[in-house]
Amino acid sequence: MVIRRIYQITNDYEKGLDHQIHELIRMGLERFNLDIGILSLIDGNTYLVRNVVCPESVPLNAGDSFSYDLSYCWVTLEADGPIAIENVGETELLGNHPAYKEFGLESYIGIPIRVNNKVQGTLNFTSPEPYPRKFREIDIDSLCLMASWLEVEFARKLQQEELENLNAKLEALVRSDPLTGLPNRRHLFEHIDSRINNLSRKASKGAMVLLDLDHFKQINDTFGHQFGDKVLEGVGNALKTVLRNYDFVGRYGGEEFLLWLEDVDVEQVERVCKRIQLSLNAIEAGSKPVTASMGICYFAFDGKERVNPERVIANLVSRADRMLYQAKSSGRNRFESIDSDTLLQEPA
Ligand SMILES: Nc1nc2c(ncn2[C@@H]2O[C@H](COP(=O)(O)OP(=O)(O)OP(=O)(O)O)[C@@H](O)[C@H]2O)c(=O)[nH]1
Repeated sequence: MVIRRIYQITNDYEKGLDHQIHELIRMGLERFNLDIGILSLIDGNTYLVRNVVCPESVPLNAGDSFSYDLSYCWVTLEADGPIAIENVGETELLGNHPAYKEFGLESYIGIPIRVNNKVQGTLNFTSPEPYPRKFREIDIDSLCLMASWLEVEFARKLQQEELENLNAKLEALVRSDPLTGLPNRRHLFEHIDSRINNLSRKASKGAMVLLDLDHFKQINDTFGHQFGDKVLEGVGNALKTVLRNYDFVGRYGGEEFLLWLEDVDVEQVERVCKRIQLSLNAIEAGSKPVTASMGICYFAFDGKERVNPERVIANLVSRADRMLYQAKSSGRNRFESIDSDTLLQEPA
């Protein structure tokens, strides 16, 4: 009967692990003819009820926690395996123990749950009544089977979480520039694409800024490539610090960065650019301060007409780039700006 029920429970995976555990505990209660079934988690001296099935009259809920010393589980963990007691009050181990005095549970059958060789908690079934017969080997076998099922499921869940964490780290690596930690070009354009989709549905405005460090080749040539890398790192940090949380900045390539500023007017953008100039000046690069030239392209959506994000991006980049070129050719360490053209909005 146990094997058949475990097979059914395993097949019920779509209902979720908590439902499966609930069913497993219900099966144990029926199998042993006991009242209270608990899957506990033990962390230091805390005994946490992870899942419980018990009569309504018993005030016990998932999430309740007790002191581990005040539970019967220390006996199970000390036994390092399954343990079955028909009449707790008559045992030397628990008869005088505060846990027995507190809960008065007489029948107890429990087993440690280990995941990756580490004890995680216990599965236990109890009742305030003494057990009417001796626990048998087949009872212990059933308990071991239930524990194995839980251990396999927990190990699998852990593996799945590790895999998800690893995937998240990988995803972050694929999206960020290793030198500055800023979003890389790919992430930058994914972000801008989705923001344009969003922003263009309402009346909105903002600016794209292309920033290119001045005479960076000279810094590399004079102090070496490694020093150049340090300067780029410093520039990345300066940009992160200067911008507001909802602005977005990424490494566009080499010594070029792209800023995406939303809900800003000309005055605010110019203020940001001046703050950037000041914080770049503070970066050490020989006797000369680090400076940058910037090309700004302002945009505005009326929220009425559809836009093609790719086309909008191409338009903004090309105009910001033209302004950057103008800033470079008119002496560097400055910014030039332009408005986007009417191509941003287009009839459907
Ligand atoms: N250290 C370092 N240097 C880089 C990196 N990426 C690009 N560069 C260097 O950046 C320099 C860019 O040089 P140029 O395109 O001539 O531009 P510039 O010297 O900044 O001159 P202007 O832009 O005209 O002011 C080159 O020497 C590149 O090797 C990087 O990741 N690390």
